[in-house]
Amino acid sequence: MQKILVEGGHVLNGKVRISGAKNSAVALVPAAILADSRVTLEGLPNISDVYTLAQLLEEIGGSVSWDAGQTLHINPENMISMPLPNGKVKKLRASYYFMGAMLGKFKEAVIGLPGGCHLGPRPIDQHIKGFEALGAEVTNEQGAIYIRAKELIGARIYLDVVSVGATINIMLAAVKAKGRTVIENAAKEPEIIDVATLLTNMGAKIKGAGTDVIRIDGVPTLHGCRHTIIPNRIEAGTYIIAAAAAGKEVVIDNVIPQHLESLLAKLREMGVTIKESDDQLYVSPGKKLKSVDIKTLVYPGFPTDLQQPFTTLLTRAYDTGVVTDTIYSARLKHIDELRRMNATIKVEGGSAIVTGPVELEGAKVKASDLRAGAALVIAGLIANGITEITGLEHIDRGYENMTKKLTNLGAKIWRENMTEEEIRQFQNS
Ligand SMILES: CC(=O)N[C@H]1[C@@H](OP(=O)(O)OP(=O)(O)OC[C@H]2O[C@@H](n3ccc(=O)[nH]c3=O)[C@H](O)[C@@H]2O)O[C@H](CO)[C@@H](O)[C@@H]1O
Ligand SMILES: C=C(OP(=O)(O)O)C(=O)O
Repeated sequence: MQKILVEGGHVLNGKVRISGAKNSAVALVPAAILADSRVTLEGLPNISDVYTLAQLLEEIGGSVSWDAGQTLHINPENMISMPLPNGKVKKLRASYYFMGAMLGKFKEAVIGLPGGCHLGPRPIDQHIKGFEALGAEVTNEQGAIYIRAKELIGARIYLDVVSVGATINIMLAAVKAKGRTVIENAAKEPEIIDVATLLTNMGAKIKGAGTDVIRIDGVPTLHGCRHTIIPNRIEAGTYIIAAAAAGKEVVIDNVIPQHLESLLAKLREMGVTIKESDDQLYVSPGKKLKSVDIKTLVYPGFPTDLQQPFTTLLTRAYDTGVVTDTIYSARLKHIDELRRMNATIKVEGGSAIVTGPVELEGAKVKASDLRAGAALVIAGLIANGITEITGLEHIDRGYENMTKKLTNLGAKIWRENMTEEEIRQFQNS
């Protein structure tokens, strides 16, 4: 087991290249199950979620091979319908996409309940509602979801909650169903468009991805293709926030600025200078940052996945900022750790009230989830002294080479093995 150490106070400067989007990658990889020949995915991020999904493909008989660590060839020809009740499916959230993809391909799926970040309750009732509407019978037997259909028939499905996972999962299950499926109140995240683009390249007929009504006309077969993933807007947002907190002049490369409008608007309100070009952003913090309030919303609103890193930035800003997460109201586990580092944050009525500016102090802290990890790394960059961060398995689920990318920007950040005593303490905490 390893920990990250950060020596605070080194100014970030230079250029950082953003990797492929995690939340696309984790759907594109299972989507390949639906094809009858080789799918090649280019620009995948080097993160543990992607590796775990590739291993799951192998468990069901697929063959996978990597070129240069970023291009994944998936041959689905020998895949078979096989239960995946436990094991790797618990390591990440997106294993739920094996439900839609295997249902679409084999008319059945047995998958354990997914893992992923602990952000409070994360039900999958809308996914199940969609599968049932398409004609599947769904049961939960000892923690695994059994999904079986004699045939899948297109249906009109209204999502009671706007859900990224349910929207993509229903698309995966519906692309080979008979007739037309309409998903109403669909999520509109860029990753949904990316998955629809892959499926369309495979021969699927999908209209409206990126709007709240998606129409899918089922086709009998899907073929292999080549697809290049979109850049990771959440990783980009994390480095933009790091640059606003600890930077001088930072260029974020391989980014689609339109995917980050809500974040950029808030940063400009705070006094951060941001210049946009085609696929780059230039970020330079003003002399004095001004606090703002943020409320997370579904896309194109402020993303919940940037709420925790943004909270760290507010410790640097003058006055009081209120952070409210309407997607995951319990996504607050980073707060206690930031307080250990001297942050002034009160939690009232489910919102975090951050008063700044304060000088953060290096401390030993634990990443309870992926974005808490990012929030603590940014805190370490601006804190006095050394910050030690454990819980790196969360960070590695979503950030490719974070220490290397930050080192290239001028940070003093490195990984070290934990001692046996530290591992014992970490496991008991
Ligand atoms: C792998 C992946 O893409 N993860 C992202 C995805 O997670 P995920 O797909 O799990 O998140 P959803 O968009 O489904 O969840 C949004 C909200 O809907 C609720 N809900 C969801 C499904 C359901 O069946 N019933 C229900 O009540 C959730 O509890 C949550 O409050 O979108 C989240 C919200 O942008 C992001 O934080 C995650 O990074
Ligand atoms: C919550 C996240 O991921 P997941 O849904 O994969 O747990 C995230 O990326 O911040």
